[in-house]
Amino acid sequence: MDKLQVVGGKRLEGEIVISGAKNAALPILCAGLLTSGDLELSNVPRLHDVKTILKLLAQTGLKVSQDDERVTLNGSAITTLEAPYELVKTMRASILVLGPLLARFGEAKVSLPGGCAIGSRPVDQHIKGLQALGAEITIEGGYIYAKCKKLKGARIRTDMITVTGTENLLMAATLAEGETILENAAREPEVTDLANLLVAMGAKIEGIGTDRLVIQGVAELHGAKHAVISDRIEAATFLCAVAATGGDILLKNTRTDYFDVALDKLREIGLVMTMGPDSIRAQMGGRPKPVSFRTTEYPGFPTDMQAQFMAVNTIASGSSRITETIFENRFMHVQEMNRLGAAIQTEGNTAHVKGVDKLVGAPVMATDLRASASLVIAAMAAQGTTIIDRIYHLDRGYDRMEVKLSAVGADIVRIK
Ligand SMILES: CC(=O)N[C@H]1[C@@H](OP(=O)(O)OP(=O)(O)OC[C@H]2O[C@@H](n3ccc(=O)[nH]c3=O)[C@H](O)[C@@H]2O)O[C@H](CO)[C@@H](O)[C@@H]1O
Ligand SMILES: C=C(OP(=O)(O)O)C(=O)O
Repeated sequence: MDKLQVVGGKRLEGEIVISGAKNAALPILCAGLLTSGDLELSNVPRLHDVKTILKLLAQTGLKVSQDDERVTLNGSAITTLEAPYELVKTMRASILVLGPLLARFGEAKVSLPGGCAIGSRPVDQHIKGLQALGAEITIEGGYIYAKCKKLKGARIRTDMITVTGTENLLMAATLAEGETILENAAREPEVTDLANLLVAMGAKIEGIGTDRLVIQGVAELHGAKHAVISDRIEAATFLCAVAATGGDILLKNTRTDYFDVALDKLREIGLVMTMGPDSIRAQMGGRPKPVSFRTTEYPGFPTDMQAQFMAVNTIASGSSRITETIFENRFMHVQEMNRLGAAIQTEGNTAHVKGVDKLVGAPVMATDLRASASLVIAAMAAQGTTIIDRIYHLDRGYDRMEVKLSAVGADIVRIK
C-alpha cells in the first residue's frame, strides 16, 4: 500500500495547475448514459474515482475512449442497466447512474452505497424523488431495483439539500414527460456545471445556479462538447498548504468567481491573494491567524475544506472553533493531527483547536479523502518527518498531489 513521506518546514514557491473538479466530472460522466450521441469532455481530472466511474460506465456498454484529460463517451449500445456492489462500495458517487439509466431505459439495478468513514450517508432522497417521478422502487439483497414505463414530471422538495441527490433527479427529469420542479436544490458550482452540460445536450432547464430548478422534459438528448470546471476544493487545499507553510504560489486554471466563504477565511488567516482572470496568486508570511467557522451548503463554508482548515488552525496564533454540520463523523483526522502535537478537543460536532507553536512529524493514518489532504498540510508545517499511510484515499480525489507539491518546493515523496 502506497505511503507518503513528508519532511516539513519547506516554503512553497512556484506554479500549480489545478485539475478539473472531481465532483463535477463524476456526474458529467454519468450524463453520458442519457444519450446515444457522443459526449466529448475535456479537463477531466486523472483520479482514481474517475477510473472507477469509467469502469462502471464501460460495464453498461457505454463506449469510452480516453486521451489523458479528454474523454469521449458514446451511449448508443448500452446493454447492462446495473451498477454492481464491487464498484459502488469503492465510490459512493456510483449512485449517479441510477437517474440516467432509469430515465432513458425505464429500468436500473444499482447497489446501495452504504455508509462511509465520514457518515451514514443514506440515499433516501434520491429514491423519494425518483418515486415522485413515477418510478417503482424496491430494495432487495442490498440493491435498488427501479422500474418505470416513462418518468413523469413532478414537484419535488428534498428534506435536506443534497448535492448528488439534486444531480440524480436533475438528470432523470431531463427525459421525464412534462415539467419537474426541484425545490431545495443544491447550488454547488458542480451542480451548475452538470446543468450547463445538460442544456448543451438539449435539456430545458431554468433556474440554474438557484435552489429551484425547473425542467421541461424532452424526448431525447444529443451529444455535446464540454470542459469540466476546475476543482475549487483542490485549489483551496493548495491555498491552505501555503497558508500553513508560508510562501508564494500561483494557481493556474482556476476560476475565481465560484469560491465560497473559504476564500474570506483564508484572508482572515493572513493569506494575501491576487486574483487574475483564471489564476490566483497567494502569498503568506508569518504565523496564520486562527479562524472559526461552521460548515454549510454552498455558498457557505464547504465540508470538503473543513479538515484542511483545521490543519492550518493547529499552528495558528490562537484558538478556534470548527463546527461540522453536514456529516456526523467528519473529525477522524483530529486524533491523527494530535499525534503530530496538535491540541484539538472535540465536543459533539464541534472541534476546539488551540494553536500550538510547532507540530512534530510522526507516523499517521489517512482515514478519508480530505482527512488525507489535511494530514499532508499538517506534515508540511511540522518539524521532521511524517509518514502518511493509506493514501489511496488521497488518490481518489487529488491528481498526483505529491508531484504538484514537490514541484513548488515541498519535500514529499511516495513510498511504494
Ligand atoms: C461526489 C460528490 O459530489 N460528493 C460531494 C457531495 O456528496 P453527497 O452528494 O453524497 O452529499 P449530500 O449533499 O447528499 O449530503 C448532505 C447531507 O444529506 C444527507 N443525505 C443526503 C442524501 C439523502 O438521500 N439522504 C440524506 O440524509 C447526507 O447524509 C449528508 O448528511 O456533497 C457533499 C456535501 O457538500 C460533499 O462533501 C461531497 O464531496
Ligand atoms: C466526501 C467527498 O467525496 P465523496 O462524496 O465522493 O465521498 C469529498 O470529495 O470530500
